[in-house]
Amino acid sequence: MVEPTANQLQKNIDDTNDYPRENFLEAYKNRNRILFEVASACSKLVGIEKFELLVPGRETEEQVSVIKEESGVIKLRKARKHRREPNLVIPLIDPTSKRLGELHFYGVVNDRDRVFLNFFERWATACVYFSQLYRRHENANGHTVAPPTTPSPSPEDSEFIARQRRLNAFLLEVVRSLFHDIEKTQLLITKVLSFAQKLVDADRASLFFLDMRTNELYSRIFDNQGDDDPKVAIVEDGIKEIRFPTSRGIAGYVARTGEGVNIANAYEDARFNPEVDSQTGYHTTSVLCMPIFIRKTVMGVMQMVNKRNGGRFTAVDEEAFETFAVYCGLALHHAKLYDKIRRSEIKHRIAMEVLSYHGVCNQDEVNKLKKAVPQTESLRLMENFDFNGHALDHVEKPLYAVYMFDTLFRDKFKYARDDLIRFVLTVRKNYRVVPYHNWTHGWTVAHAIFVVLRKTNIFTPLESLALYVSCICHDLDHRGKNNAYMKTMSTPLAMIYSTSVMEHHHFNQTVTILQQEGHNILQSLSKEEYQECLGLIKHCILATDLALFFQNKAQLGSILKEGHFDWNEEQHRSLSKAVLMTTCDLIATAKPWPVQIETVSVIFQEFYDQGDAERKNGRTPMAMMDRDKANELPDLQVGFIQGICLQCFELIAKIIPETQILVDRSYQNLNRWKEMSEENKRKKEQEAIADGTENGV
Ligand SMILES: Nc1nc2c(ncn2[C@@H]2O[C@@H]3COP(=O)(O)O[C@H]3[C@H]2O)c(=O)[nH]1
Repeated sequence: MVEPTANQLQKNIDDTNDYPRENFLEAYKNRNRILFEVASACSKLVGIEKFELLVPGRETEEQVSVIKEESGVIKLRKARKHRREPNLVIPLIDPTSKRLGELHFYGVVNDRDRVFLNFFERWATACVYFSQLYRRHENANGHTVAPPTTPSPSPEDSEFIARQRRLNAFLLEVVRSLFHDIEKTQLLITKVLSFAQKLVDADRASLFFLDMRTNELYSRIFDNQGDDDPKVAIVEDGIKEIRFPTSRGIAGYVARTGEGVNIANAYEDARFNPEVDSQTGYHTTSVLCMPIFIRKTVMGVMQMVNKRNGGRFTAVDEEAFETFAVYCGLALHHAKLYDKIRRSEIKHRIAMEVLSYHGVCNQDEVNKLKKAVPQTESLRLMENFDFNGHALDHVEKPLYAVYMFDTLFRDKFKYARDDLIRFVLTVRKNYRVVPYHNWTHGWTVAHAIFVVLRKTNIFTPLESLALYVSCICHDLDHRGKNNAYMKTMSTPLAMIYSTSVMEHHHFNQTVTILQQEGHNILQSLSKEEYQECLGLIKHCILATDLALFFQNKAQLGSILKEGHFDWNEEQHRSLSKAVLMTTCDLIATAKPWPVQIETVSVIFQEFYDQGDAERKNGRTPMAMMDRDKANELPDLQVGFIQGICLQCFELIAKIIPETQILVDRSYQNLNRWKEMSEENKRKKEQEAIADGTENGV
């Protein structure tokens, strides 16, 4: 037998490679076409060009030749008369032993080709058979008509494929309704029940939920009549509920054991509870009952009763029902989750309504503020960074906050003054009474940006508006605990926000206040300006997270170092606003010494409160928050001013020279803290000496 040369084999492989796979996509509609593609693939495989495909003629058993024209059209012709016998005849027989035709090869065939072709023939004819089977049922669902020569599958196959297709179609429907009808749990359950009934051809269907607390099964959908348009046994005055302990009946057995049961005659089964029949007058014979699991826990039981043809439920019913029960569990679990989410959303909405009622200022406060008159002297002093916000009382701070807003924006934006007054008073109301991160701090930071904006003309009106609103709101609803604490204690806020926990919350509170009736000082802005302003406010408030300062400082510092800083560059403006926010947030360090001392005392009061809370939770607070280390305060201040504040103020002074005074003041305060630190050290040494003398050292 002549073996093909390596070149010949390579040519065969190349030929096969250029045999387009999509041929089979098209071919599956016509059996002869598939057989012809198979034949031409075989001939390429063995490198024999001359072949003939013969199939039984339509009218007579006489074989006809299948040819494929240039155009790709398959034609049947009278079989050609050949001068010689074919070298190889491959009979084409499908898995049901039906003869589909013969493949005649005219050329030298070696033994290995024979083995190959015979093997190939089995797979090819099996593919033909199943593609035709699929095809047959594709048109059973109203698609294109299959050619008359398509072999008819056996009745069992038809039913199996049809049922499979019905199950697939329904499961797709269940998943679809998961997303569309999810809020109508009852409707979804009804759909699920009605389909299950059709699937196994049952007379009645029931769905029971397991009540873990009472170990009972209860059904809100019972005795689903199973018509095409399901009528659920929901009594006029509401949903009917059947309830019984899991110790009773077949459903109870399935719920307890998690095992499905298929019973031919219920009255012959000890587990059956005939009471329900006596209540409903219905006679139960065959029962198919499956558990519904969610994460390996039985959450319910679905029961089909009385196979319509009078027999028992078949193994195929069981299998289909088992698949179906999984989807049913998914649908019900989804529906329960959705209900839970919906309920919590409603509770949230109610909480927000209550909160916003109590969280906004009242009319008395508004009227009181409207009557207040700013002091000229205070207005003069407020033009400088040194001004001490602590000196203002509870009415003066909002009064001057309104004054600052008016001064900055009265001729730039339209806003209702009462809205502005309500906004400022509600902002005040939403700062908590904590030692440092309170309304006075919010006001002080707003005053700092007021002075910057009064002394410069760098920022656009919209940027200035965003900066002022950000500063006055930047610590709204602060609880006197830092982000690290919020995360360590796994507070709800830390669960919502993964980074800059408090700063995200401060921004969220700002938006909530703006959205309150009669509070929206931005409402005269166009839609685009409003969106831009909110975006700027978010950027500015998030920038007050000291953890972000270091990267902002590094970026801005390197831009300045390379001499590339340009106010016209959006990124440079954005970085500048961020560092400017930190500058205002740390302004206390650049206040005159008496103000610095007063502020630091409340800062550390808040720090020590946090340290106490951490200790209560079994954690060791950092030195700055440890009241047992209060003697280290001057050192800590030296570190804080050198390591953070001066870095910030020196940087901002490079781009906004009007803030140079902050650098000078900080150095003055730094020197005071250094003197205190030195004083502490001397005292400590003297105490040590005194101790040593006493102990005779
Ligand atoms: N140690 C120290 N920390 C300060 C001082 N002023 C502000 N801070 C810290 O700087 C932080 C800036 O952001 P926050 O307002 O969230 O919280 C502030 C305080 O934790 C100060 O004078 N001393």
